[in-house]
Amino acid sequence: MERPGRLLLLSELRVRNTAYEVSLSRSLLTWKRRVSSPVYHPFRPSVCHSVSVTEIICVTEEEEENSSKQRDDGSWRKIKEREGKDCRQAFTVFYVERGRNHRWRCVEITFRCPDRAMCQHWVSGIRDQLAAISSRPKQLLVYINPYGGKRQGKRIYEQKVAPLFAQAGISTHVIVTEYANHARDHLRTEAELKRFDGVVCVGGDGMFSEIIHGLIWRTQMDGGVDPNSPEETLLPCSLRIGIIPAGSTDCICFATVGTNDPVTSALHIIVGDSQPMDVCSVHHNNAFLRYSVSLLGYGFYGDVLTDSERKRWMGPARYDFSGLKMFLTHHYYEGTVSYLPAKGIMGTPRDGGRCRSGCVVCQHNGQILTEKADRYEMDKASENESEDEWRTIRGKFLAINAASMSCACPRSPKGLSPSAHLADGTTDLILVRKCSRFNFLRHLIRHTSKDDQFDLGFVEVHRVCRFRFMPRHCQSDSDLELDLQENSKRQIFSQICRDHPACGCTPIYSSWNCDGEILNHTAIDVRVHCQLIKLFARGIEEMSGRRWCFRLKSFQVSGT
Ligand SMILES: Nc1ncnc2c1ncn2[C@@H]1O[C@H](COP(=O)(O)OP(=O)(O)OP(=O)(O)O)[C@@H](O)[C@H]1O
Repeated sequence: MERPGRLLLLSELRVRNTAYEVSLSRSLLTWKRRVSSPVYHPFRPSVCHSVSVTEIICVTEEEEENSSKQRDDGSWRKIKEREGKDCRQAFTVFYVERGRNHRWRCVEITFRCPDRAMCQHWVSGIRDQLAAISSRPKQLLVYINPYGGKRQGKRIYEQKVAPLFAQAGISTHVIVTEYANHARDHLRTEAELKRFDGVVCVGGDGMFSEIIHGLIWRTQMDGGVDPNSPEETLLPCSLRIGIIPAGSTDCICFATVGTNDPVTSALHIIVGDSQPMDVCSVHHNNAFLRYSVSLLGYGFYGDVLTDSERKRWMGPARYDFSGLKMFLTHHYYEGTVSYLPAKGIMGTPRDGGRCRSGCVVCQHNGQILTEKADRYEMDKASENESEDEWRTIRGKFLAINAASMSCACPRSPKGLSPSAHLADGTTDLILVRKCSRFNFLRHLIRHTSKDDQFDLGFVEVHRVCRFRFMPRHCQSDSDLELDLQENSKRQIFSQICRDHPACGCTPIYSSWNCDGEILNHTAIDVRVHCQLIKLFARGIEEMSGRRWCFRLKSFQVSGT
């Protein structure tokens, strides 16, 4: 817990009928129950509660004289007993309280002061501290996908999020999208980004993808950078992005907040959290295709997506169905993967570390890679050096995956690459070579068990900052000749049968699954851009025991 620092205010105030010693420093608001009897009582609970000033949502002076008052969200509640005192002598602090599984709630506590002047002194004292937090957004541009997930985006925003933003004094410009790519196109062209401190998307991963495509593109255009060139170092986006989960897949929210809960996400936005995030640019023949922040998957994951898109009518069950179907089909694909290993960085894909709030690996590598990028910009000749460092692997693969984050989700809590980092400037390239169905099943099962999914002879993983893939049918004639010579030494007839597209044994190429979208090209060039975007999040917090020494009873602190 933070040290309180120099006290700004210290008074004896009452919570209900009990006297508390309440103090405010630059970092903490603390209230401690005054012990009436000096005699030690072993069963009396500890009576001190602290909240970080950064996690106070707002403070309000109680002003209503009537016996009831209207809340910001329009519902009515019975005001608390006044106990015969002037209610202008009370103020209420709304703050973040942590629940289970990384959920946050906004709770409130009312303090009663001996006189009105003291009450105003406290209110302005707390407000001054809140105003000094420069990272809090004041104006937000909000895009709502009304058709995402169970079509609840608008309702979720209006009922759960907008009241909290209003309470925190955040003004919003809300756009309900009318067609796919509406948000992306608006951000690219019309949006007056200078007016805002952040962009909020209400929807799923597809909607988030629209937002980053719009924002990254616009940032490059405004900065005179050509996004079509895979060699360009992209400019980082200055506006942070908030995700209010309202889709059928909300993996980015889960990976950066630890839960898919609209209220928790709204509170992270209000307190002005900031989580940097890497973005991969995907190019084909020097033409830009897409950006990716989580998974690029060829083979198994590409086939599952392609098949499941044809079965949208099945709802979320389509992923299980297509997963089983593709597992049984057991297609493998030939091609060449070349990659540039990430050098001089902290962490490996198998070190057992986890990217968590305030991750030192991301901080360390972010700094190193930014310095490296600056040097590269100054001396473009260094490109030739890095060309020598490329490694090449040719083979038959059941799956080629690049995980830029763990890709953990409620279904797979460990994710595809449990030790991958959100903002370390790398992606974990996982190659699953052709193997038996039984072995592939062993690999898949290990995503949900404690065993290391990479500790298998046919799986290899490399932490890379760039990679390219060329499917076999796109390889140059000389490469194909080389392959043929190798293959001719083994099972000539079965190979001919498999390679011949007309015989229908196995397709010769798969598709790339790029964060849930299918790419039109199979030969791709992928480059990681370290910390290109920032989210209103702080990464998943470690759950290290109880944060507070005492939690006030529910009648004193009620959830909003
Ligand atoms: N008004 C709209 N009408 C139709 N499509 C839209 C609209 N607004 C956004 N979209 C598109 O809907 C797609 C899915 O949105 P979103 O990710 O919010 O929901 P989802 O239920 O998680 O999606 P999916 O089922 O594809 O995972 C996005 O790719 C987005 O481009």
